[in-house]
Amino acid sequence: MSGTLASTPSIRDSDDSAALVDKLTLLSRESKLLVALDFDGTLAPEVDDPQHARALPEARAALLRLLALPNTRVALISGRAMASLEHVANVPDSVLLVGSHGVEFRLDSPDTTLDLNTVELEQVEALSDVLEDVAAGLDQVWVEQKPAGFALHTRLATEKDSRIAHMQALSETQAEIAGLTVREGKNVIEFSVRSATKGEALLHLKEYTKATAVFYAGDDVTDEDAFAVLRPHDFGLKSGPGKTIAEFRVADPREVAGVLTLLATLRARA
Ligand SMILES: O=P(O)(O)OC[C@H]1O[C@H](O[C@H]2O[C@H](CO)[C@@H](O)[C@H](O)[C@H]2O)[C@H](O)[C@@H](O)[C@@H]1O
Repeated sequence: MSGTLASTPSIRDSDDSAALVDKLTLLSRESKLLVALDFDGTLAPEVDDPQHARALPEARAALLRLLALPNTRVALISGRAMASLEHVANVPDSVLLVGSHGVEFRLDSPDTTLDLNTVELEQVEALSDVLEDVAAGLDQVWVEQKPAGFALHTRLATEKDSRIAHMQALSETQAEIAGLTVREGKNVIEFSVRSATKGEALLHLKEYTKATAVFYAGDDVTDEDAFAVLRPHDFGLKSGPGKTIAEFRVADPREVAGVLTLLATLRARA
């Protein structure tokens, strides 16, 4: 029974299920809908190697169904660098993409060039030196490069090494480089020479698409910036555990896929 409440078991069992379906039904009737989605931990289950992350087939199918509907735009808003997001998401060009937590955009007329100024380029170089030094001294700690900064990954490190990596990276970058944006995520700490948030990115997309309402789903700390800009008639969905200001929560990407499938069905009928 694809697209019905019965296809989303944990939502069916949840106390909030009726409220979720009622709100989703109202949202599905909006004249212009923006469906904006985080990638890792929301569409794609977490994996050890970020390059191997893929959206669940049912999440991808729901995304493509939403994309085909009239007056409906779909966007991915990710902490990943744009090139990495394009690679793992592998979605049609009509999906709007935001990378690096709001630093990079791929809209309908693609222009993903990011021109860093001289100071920023120097900061990126200094950041690289500091973070590569930190990573070199610890097992299973590694650096992912992005256009305006770096992510220091600790997923496979021991708890102790992970703590040391975070502390050293924070204190040494602060001592050497002024004005960095620091973002903590799941088994990762990120440093960027450009400040941007997923909230700013979502507001930009809302204006760009002229959406009358927004659906946003995310799983991590940086997604809270996006939940924070939602209005009462919008829909916020948190995937997994952790503190959140989102109105609704499901357990994992499989259940996110269930909600997206239901939304696609309701909107197709609306
Ligand atoms: O905003 P998102 O789309 O959720 O991206 C956040 C970060 O995702 C990636 O790292 C995370 O997912 C990896 C794959 O599951 C996992 O191995 C890692 O521990 C997580 O932190 C990505 O590598 C980062 O650049 C993104 O910022």
